[in-house]
Amino acid sequence: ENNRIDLLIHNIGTLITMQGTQEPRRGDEMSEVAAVRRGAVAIIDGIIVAVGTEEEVLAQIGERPITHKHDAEGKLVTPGLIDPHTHLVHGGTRENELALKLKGASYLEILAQGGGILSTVRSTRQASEDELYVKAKKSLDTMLSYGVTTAEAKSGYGLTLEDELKQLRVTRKLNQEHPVDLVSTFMGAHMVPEEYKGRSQEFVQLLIEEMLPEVKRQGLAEFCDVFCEHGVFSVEESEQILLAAKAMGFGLKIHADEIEPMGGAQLAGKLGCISAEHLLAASDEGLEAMQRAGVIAVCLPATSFNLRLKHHARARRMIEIGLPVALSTDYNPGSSPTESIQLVMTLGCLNLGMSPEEVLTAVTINAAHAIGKADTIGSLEAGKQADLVIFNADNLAYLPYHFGINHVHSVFKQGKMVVSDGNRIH
Ligand SMILES: O=C(O)CC1=NCN=C1
Ligand SMILES: [Zn+2]
Repeated sequence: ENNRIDLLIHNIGTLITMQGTQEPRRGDEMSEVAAVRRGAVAIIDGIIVAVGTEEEVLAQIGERPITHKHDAEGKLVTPGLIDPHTHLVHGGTRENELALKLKGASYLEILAQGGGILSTVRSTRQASEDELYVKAKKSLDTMLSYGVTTAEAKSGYGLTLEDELKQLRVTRKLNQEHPVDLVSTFMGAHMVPEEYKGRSQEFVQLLIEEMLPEVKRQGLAEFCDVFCEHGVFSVEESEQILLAAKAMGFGLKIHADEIEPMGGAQLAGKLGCISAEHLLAASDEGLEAMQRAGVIAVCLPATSFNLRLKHHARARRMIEIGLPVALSTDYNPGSSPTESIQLVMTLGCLNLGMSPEEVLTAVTINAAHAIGKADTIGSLEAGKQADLVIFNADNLAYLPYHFGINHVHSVFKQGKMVVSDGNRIH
């Protein structure tokens, strides 16, 4: 009975397998998406057992009985999309900042006035664990409906041990109860809270001596992230925090050179971070230091769009020097209040100058590498999770080209259809 095929998805007009090297895709590899015409995928127990042309797959499964057949009606199928950088769990909203921005206030000016992150910290501290859960679940439902099957979720709006643990418990509960898999990142080093204003070294000690050890003990995060930015954490403080996190076994991420060229990219290379994020102001030296150390560049085009910046992350330069690029929404209530990974794909093309193929690589296999999960997700090949999306399109370029709408037809998570013809069914 164990040779029964649970699900065969067939009549796939364009099947993008994203097969290729097991390393993060760089340079020309980012354009090689391994597309197949008239494709099929065979699945048992949520795992892909055969993938390729319909002929190849049918030959491989032979006479084995098939429980469910799903006709993809000639549509486009890709691996489940992966959002590797989100501030998913938080309280409150910051639409008040729109008027401030339109009057010309910058992100850091709003932050300096006690707005920005600090206003979300106040809302998150006041919110109950259940309120945070309900709010984050709605966003996760939206991400799923846009084709995201795995996402990363950072803490960083609590800034006390108890409130950081509260956020991280919400991520853990969502990961257990929601179809979308979540990878958890501790980001207590998001901002020095008001009660530690002017005493940042004491807050750094609190992070290193109290928060990191407790998060580790409770197994509530795989990664540690730091906002290395002017007026937030200096390069020295960022290094202090990330070295301590590394010593405790956390993977390292860093919000680097978002607004000012602080040298965060160089630090990412020096510490061997798994990824560095934003990089709008990163210098050539910084990008080269990252490339030499195998750091993945996570670009966040919805953030630079929302901050009305004149320049965006230099993705073309990154691809030229062989730096693997991933894309993400940076979903958060201030600098990027959107769950739409499809908008990010469009902005990846229009503002970062990436091709549709490079953009899809950046939100599948390279995004999987950025959260350390490329051995199980990010491409459609035998042995990997059957996370995949059927789009209302028959080719890849149509997705970023036709922007501002949701192109998802159906989403499968570990071989189970969770979104069908635009409706949530599990
Ligand atoms: O503004 C926020 O809430 C999130 C953010 N952290 C670093 N940049 C943006
Ligand atoms: Zn961020």
